[in-house]
Amino acid sequence: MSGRTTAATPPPGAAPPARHPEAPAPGEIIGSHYEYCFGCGGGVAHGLHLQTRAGEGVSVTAEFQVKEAHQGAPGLAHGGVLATALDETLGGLGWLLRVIAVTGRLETDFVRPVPVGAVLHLEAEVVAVAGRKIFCTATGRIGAPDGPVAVRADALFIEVKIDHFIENGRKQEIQAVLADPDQVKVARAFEVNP
Ligand SMILES: CCCCCCCCCCCC(=O)SCCNC(=O)CCNC(=O)[C@H](O)C(C)(C)COP(=O)(O)OP(=O)(O)OC[C@H]1O[C@@H](n2cnc3c(N)ncnc32)[C@H](O)[C@@H]1OP(=O)(O)O
Repeated sequence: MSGRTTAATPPPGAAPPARHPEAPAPGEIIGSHYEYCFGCGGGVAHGLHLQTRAGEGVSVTAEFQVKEAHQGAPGLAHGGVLATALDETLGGLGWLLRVIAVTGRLETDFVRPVPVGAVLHLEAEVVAVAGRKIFCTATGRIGAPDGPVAVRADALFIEVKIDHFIENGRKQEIQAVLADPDQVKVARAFEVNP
């Protein structure tokens, strides 16, 4: 059963997504956007350490190895952690469109429990774009890319400019990012002027 709202459904007239000509090639690993991101950063010991890969069209894949630190019930992944894995995978779609986008709405179905030790195979794709609104969907399967579906999401991401982070983030982290040549490279990839 799935209870969807209209908020994550593209309106009539929404355009099909267009893969940016300089998007990473299918199969290419998309690097972490921020070392201290809970979803993809290498600097967070108990983070999810998702490594996202560009797919065909406007899609990405990622794998999430569920560890003890990710439990909710004994031996099972926490639902909020699984929602984070979906959110992070969906966040990787910005690289295919070459825009910075943040989650506005995330509608999640938890279809079956995910055991500690399992690898969740995630896939996300953009369904449509309407102005700054990016409508997308994601699925997580247990054990293999064609394994049983454990989680699903429909989401609305909203395109933002780098100012979103400068205005809302903490000054010390923003300054550290702007002082890091690798992070500046990431920002340039989105054609923003850091
Ligand atoms: C250097 C590389 C870093 C790269 C960094 C990448 C990070 C990725 C990390 C993974 C993803 C995340 O977890 S991101 C973190 C979690 N998300 C957030 O923190 C976002 C918090 N929310 C916000 O800051 C704001 O609400 C925004 C930016 C989403 C929207 O504010 P805004 O810019 O003022 O835009 P606004 O006019 O309100 O909305 C624009 C349109 O979207 C619609 N809209 C907005 N929010 C919603 C919503 N929740 N549900 C339905 N619709 C919505 C509005 O109705 C409107 O439609 P219409 O009238 O035009 O039709």
